[in-house]
Amino acid sequence: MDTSTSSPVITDPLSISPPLLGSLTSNLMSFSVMSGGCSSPGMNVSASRRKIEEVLVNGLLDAMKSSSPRKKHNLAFGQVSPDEDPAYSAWMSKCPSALTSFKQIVANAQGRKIAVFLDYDGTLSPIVDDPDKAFMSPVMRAAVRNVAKYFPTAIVSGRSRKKVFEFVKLKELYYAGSHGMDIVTSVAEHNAEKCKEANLFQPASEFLPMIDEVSKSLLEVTNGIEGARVENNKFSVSVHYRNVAEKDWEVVARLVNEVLEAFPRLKVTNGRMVLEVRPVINWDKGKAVEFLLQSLGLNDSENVLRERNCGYGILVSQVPKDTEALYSLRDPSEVMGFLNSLVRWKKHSL
Ligand SMILES: O=P(O)(O)OC[C@H]1O[C@H](O[C@H]2O[C@H](CO)[C@@H](O)[C@H](O)[C@H]2O)[C@H](O)[C@@H](O)[C@@H]1O
Repeated sequence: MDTSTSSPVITDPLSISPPLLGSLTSNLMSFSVMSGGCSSPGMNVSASRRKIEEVLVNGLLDAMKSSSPRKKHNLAFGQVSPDEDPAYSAWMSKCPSALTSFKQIVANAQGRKIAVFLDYDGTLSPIVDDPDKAFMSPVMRAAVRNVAKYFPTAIVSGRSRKKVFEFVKLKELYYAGSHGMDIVTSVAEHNAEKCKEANLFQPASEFLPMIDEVSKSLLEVTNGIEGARVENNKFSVSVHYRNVAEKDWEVVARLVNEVLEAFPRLKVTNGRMVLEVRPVINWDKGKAVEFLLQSLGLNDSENVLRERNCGYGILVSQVPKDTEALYSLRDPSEVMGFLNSLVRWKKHSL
């Protein structure tokens, strides 16, 4: 997830603390691409509009490049010792491993309630070229199932809720799809089409027709770009450029920007080699976590995450990133190790 990724939410009886595993709100750079330009007096309107469009396209392109670390940076974890990589060691000192800090994390959790919020892609499944093949391993599924036996556990993903449930297949979890805009508040209600309305929270439901429309337009315009792929996530749409040659990224940015001009109520944010088109509403994964905590009866205060200082965001990343997360894990195998440790700790403390 991008406030960071997924992590355990640690709560005490009077105060709760949510955080997540993954990165729930945010390593994302957000750009609102609004239609209609504003022109300065005396300036030619179309020249001014063109200028605004260039700024937007360049902004998008910069975000695409900066969120796609080069191979040399990928060496930062594991293959180069921290001593040899000052950027890596500086980052790790700010955002230490949740595995090596495990004792400290659980010491703070003593006597408190814990809930676990997990992102999916890159947290429970490895990042792969084909989004339809981001499968979760059976051992990871077993680890998540085990964690859910001891702690309320939710998956909060940018994917559609239906898709993420198809991957995870665990009825004992809570799910929030479409970047938190599609929440099921009851376990065993995950069959996406059959959820009882009372158990659904969809703050962007009015955008459904618009998302379908923009999804079709994006599919149409990117059709000729080799490697580009459009994924309809129900309340958001992803335009993947992972398999697009870098020289064509600008074309992708330009086309997405052009399509968005007709949709002033939608914006585009940037994820891992993906542009994410979503409604301009005051809602994100962090809010979905708060909502779930409330639904689970775990949130007895309006204060949030870091403000409460009682939850732990854990960023899952192989490269240093700006993050609000307190801790980090490198990859899904470390996530699995962390989840297993949490279960062992809980069993011993019963
Ligand atoms: O917010 P998230 O839950 O992290 O979702 C973000 C995107 O996740 C998926 O894409 C990512 O994983 C793919 C499979 O490994 C990979 O091919 C892609 O490059 C990644 O960005 C999902 O397919 C997207 O729709 C989400 O926007």
